[in-house]
Amino acid sequence: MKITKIDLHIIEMKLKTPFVTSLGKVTNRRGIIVEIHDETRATGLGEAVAFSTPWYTEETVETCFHIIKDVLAPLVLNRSFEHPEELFDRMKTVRKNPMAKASIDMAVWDLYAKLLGQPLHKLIGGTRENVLAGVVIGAHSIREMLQQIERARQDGYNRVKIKIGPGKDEKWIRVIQESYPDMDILADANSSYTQNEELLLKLDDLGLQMIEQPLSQDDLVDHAALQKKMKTPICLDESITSLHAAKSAILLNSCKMINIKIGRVGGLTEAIRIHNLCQEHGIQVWCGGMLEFGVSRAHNVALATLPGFSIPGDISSSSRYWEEDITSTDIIVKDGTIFPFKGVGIGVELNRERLKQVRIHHEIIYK
Ligand SMILES: O=C(O)CCC(=O)c1ccccc1C(=O)O
Ligand SMILES: [Mg+2]
Repeated sequence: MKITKIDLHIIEMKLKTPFVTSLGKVTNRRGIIVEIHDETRATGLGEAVAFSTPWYTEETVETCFHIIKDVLAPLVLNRSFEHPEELFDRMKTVRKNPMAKASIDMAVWDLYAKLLGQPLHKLIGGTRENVLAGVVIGAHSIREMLQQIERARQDGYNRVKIKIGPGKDEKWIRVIQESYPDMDILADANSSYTQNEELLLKLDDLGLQMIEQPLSQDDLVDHAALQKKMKTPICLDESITSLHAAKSAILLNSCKMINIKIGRVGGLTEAIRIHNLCQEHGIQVWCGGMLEFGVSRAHNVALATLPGFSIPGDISSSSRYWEEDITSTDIIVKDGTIFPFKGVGIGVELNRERLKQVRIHHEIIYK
């Protein structure tokens, strides 16, 4: 594969319902769709999943745009690659910026699978016939949360993750448990209990399936101390930025589960490596979400066909967040599962009409 051209499409769409977390609220979602072309005019699609502001991790849409255009594109344009795994090493000279790197890595994986005429999930060794879906609720009030859970139940989801924080936790969880005693519940704290650990211990008897990222991103040691005190499994999200971080977390016993996000770890190559490492160490994994558009969503579905993804992830229908997505085919959840696409690559193409409606900037990069 020789990469000859990269299209960057910055798009913006309004979420059907604002997404509220301990760190901020997302109402309008911006993102970058990356379209990579090779010398045979084949294309591959990726997505930079950073937000407009650095509330979740350090990157933003603008930093990704700059890094892709001015730093990563010159490293990959007019270069030949035998295999998408080579992209990871090629981009290694650039520190961090995983979401920018992942958007290129994803697009090259899609391109490669298309050139081989295979679905991406088959190419990476996916074995699951259906992917386990789950919904995330980030609401302002208990009432709003219950309304959203009710809607999710009607749409066939059996597992709910709620966003919690100090003062928005025990009561919220108990109310859900009373209303839906048979439902799996997990709680995502997005680091909001840093230096407030005693509040977390109060949640330990609620029988949560897991608690996600209770403490800060860099606190692997504190998470290990906390996991010793809690029977509820800790799942790490923000802390796991690479294979190396995953190794450290496992060595330190900082968690029992890991939420894998392709963007957060710098691409599909690294995501697969983390999955394999966790398999070796008996650490459960599931696929995280980024309120993303159809391109990243389709990559998530492919990733989540790997054998280790044995519990539902934050993968929901395109229609959960969007009136109309930018891809040709929607991701659809039925009875809590998603069937991977049968087409080559990630199995979806861009809906050019829709893309034009929501695009706020377009740039074409050649060497
Ligand atoms: O894509 C989704 O369904 C939401 C997943 C989610 O909780 C999330 C969304 C945006 C940023 C961070 C997180 C998170 O997992 O912490
Ligand atoms: Mg999270």
